[in-house]
Amino acid sequence: MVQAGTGSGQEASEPLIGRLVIVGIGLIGGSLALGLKAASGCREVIGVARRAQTCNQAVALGVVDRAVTDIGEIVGELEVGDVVFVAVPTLAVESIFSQLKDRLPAGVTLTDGASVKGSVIAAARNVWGQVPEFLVPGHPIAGSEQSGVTAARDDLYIAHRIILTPDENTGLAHTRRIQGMWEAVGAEVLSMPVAEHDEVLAATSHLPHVIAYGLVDTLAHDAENENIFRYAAGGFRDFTRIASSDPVMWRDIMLANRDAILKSIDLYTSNLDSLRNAIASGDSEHLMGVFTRAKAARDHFTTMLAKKAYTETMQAKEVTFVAQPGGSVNGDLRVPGDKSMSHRSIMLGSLAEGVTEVEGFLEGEDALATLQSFRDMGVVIEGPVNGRVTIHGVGLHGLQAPPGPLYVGNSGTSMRLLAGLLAGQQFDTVLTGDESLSKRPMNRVANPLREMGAVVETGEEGRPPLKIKGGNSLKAIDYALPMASAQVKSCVLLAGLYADGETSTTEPAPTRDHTERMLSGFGYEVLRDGPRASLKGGGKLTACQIDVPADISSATFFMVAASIAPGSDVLLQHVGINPTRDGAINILRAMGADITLENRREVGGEPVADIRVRYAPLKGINIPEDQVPLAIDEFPAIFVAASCAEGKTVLTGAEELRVKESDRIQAMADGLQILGVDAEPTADGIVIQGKGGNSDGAVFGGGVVDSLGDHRIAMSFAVAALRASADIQILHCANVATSFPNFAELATGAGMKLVVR
Ligand SMILES: O=C(O)C1=C[C@@H](OP(=O)(O)O)[C@@H](O)[C@H](O)C1
Ligand SMILES: C=C(OP(=O)(O)O)C(=O)O
Repeated sequence: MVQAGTGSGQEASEPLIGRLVIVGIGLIGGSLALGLKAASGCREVIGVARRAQTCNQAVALGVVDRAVTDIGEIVGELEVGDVVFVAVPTLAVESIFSQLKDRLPAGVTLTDGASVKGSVIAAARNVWGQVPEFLVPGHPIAGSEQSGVTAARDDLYIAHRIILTPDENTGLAHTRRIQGMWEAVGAEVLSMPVAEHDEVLAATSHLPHVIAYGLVDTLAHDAENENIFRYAAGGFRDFTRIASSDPVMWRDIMLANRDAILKSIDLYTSNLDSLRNAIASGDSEHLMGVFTRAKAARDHFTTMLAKKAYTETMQAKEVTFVAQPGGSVNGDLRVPGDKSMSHRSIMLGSLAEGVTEVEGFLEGEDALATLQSFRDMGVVIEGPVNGRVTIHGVGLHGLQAPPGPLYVGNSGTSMRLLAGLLAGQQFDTVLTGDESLSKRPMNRVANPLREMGAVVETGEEGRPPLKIKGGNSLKAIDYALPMASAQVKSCVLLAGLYADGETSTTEPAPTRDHTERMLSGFGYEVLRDGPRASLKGGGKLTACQIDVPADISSATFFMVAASIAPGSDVLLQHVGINPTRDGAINILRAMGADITLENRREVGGEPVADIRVRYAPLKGINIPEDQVPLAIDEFPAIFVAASCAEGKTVLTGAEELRVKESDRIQAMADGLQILGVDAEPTADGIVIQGKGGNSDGAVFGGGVVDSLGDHRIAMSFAVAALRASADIQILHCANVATSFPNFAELATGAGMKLVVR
């Protein structure tokens, strides 16, 4: 479908069209008349209706300026620039066309509003031998179950779509005139080929009407119909509203669009048959499959229509944090589930055989984007409900081609890990992301995948979108990672599941190993030998239970908060302390932080502890480079700690920070400088002169800083306010919902003074 894009505009003083003749003064025609009058878009509106009573009513209601029962009475008066809009039931269009034949003066544009376009084109050919250049077939998608002139409203078309289906004979000037007319009443105008229009409408509008009429009729014939209608509540009412529509109009549509409607009915009937069989045989899995897919699709559709993101917070176009100075953090807190593990639980659960149950799943935008991608590929996933997700695995070869590009929002992990496993599928896919993700480097995954025989296309300069061709057999490789990246390692290993032979990765420094651990948890053998991990393709994953611990990256904001704010004492519950993720604990401890790990235990193959953090004065350090990959996401918060420390903190070997959701070195340096901290960015790190000599005093001034839409930058500056002298206003914070949707709530509950605007 394309925007008609003819760009006509209306002069303020001169009406857009001359006279508007409405043939059939009901909801559709009457509303155009009222809307165009309200917009001063025409000189005069003339109504044509079969019954004199309708004519009188339309004039009395002010819908038309005058009205006639025979179009022949006024057709001679029409002149260049006038428009005749035929808004009668579909099968009556031809008779109106016949009445206009050889009588319509040159330069008058003829258009219609019928719901089926093939029959209008056929009617035109019957009457004129071909589609005349002055005919612009159109269809306003704005009908409702109401009908008649009394239902007409001047705002009916605002933000509604009008589909024009101009023929190759249709003159451009006429199309422009009709586009301008609809835009003047607030509609969005699109154009489409006739056959496509009729197929799309058969599925989205005509089939639902068949079903609604059919259902009400079935129930109305039931001997106990009185009771049925008496007790029929919301569901029945919502579902059958359209069965109150105009029967003549809908009979005509059914007859006029017969073939496309029959195709839709057949598809639906076979689906209904399988549902019937599933109910008859007690096939709960089939029922869950259909219902969850349908619910997800409907929710997705509602979200799309409202132009909303997956979670509520993201709906707000702009979120600003105003972090007020002072305070401390106290209490027992449980931060949301680990993002890296949440992504992997969905991916591996989907590829496993059997039903995987996940607890502690992060209900943040990034992990939800992964979940949505697998639903788009046909996997039945229930939830999340309070962090619980049930995944009905389809096996390594059970994914289906998604209906369109997979959109993964802000999430680098989703895009890079998915790229690996999509390279092994039989179908093509396209991966797209938001503005930030669209700037991030993808050759780091495209290159090794190409070495394995995958066909992967990137956007300009190796950035998204990623186009992955299916149907290629992959060969195993031994891949030495050029950078310490768990995403690249995981991508190659996931592609290795589909490769012929043993795929291995060797990393330059240890990175998070959740993929390796979780694959083992799903019964897939991964051999690990120092920096090398390897697996053989062609095995199988077996469903399991996954308990996702709290995310240490999210916990770090509270570790830093408690460490810098005198009087603080927090217990962070059930946090994952995997040794490939514990750099923040090591670094903060080296700076003097008071951090103790209590109740250490192992949950589902991952070490977990409750982390207690009490305020302690910090000192600057040279951060050991071997800690960098182990704390890669925690540096924005660590920079805040460094600002509050006594003496200089130096970070090197962290150039990867420049290619995260923002350039985190530059973004933090800029913000810290605005707040009065001496923070000097370097190519691969930063040098921060701590201001913590006076342990109780303010370290940061107030000011406005830009998080650049990067969740971790936003939360880090919110934490800084604990040691600020005035408000810190943080711009573009909506993306906090990607990893930590309830951050503001937890932070204020613990004692921070954070206002979300
Ligand atoms: O594998 C993962 O789950 C992640 C790996 C890291 O990225 P890199 O692999 O780019 O270092 C990290 O920054 C990201 O938040 C999550
Ligand atoms: C870098 C991050 O995530 P991703 O790469 O998945 O966008 C992050 O969460 O800090």
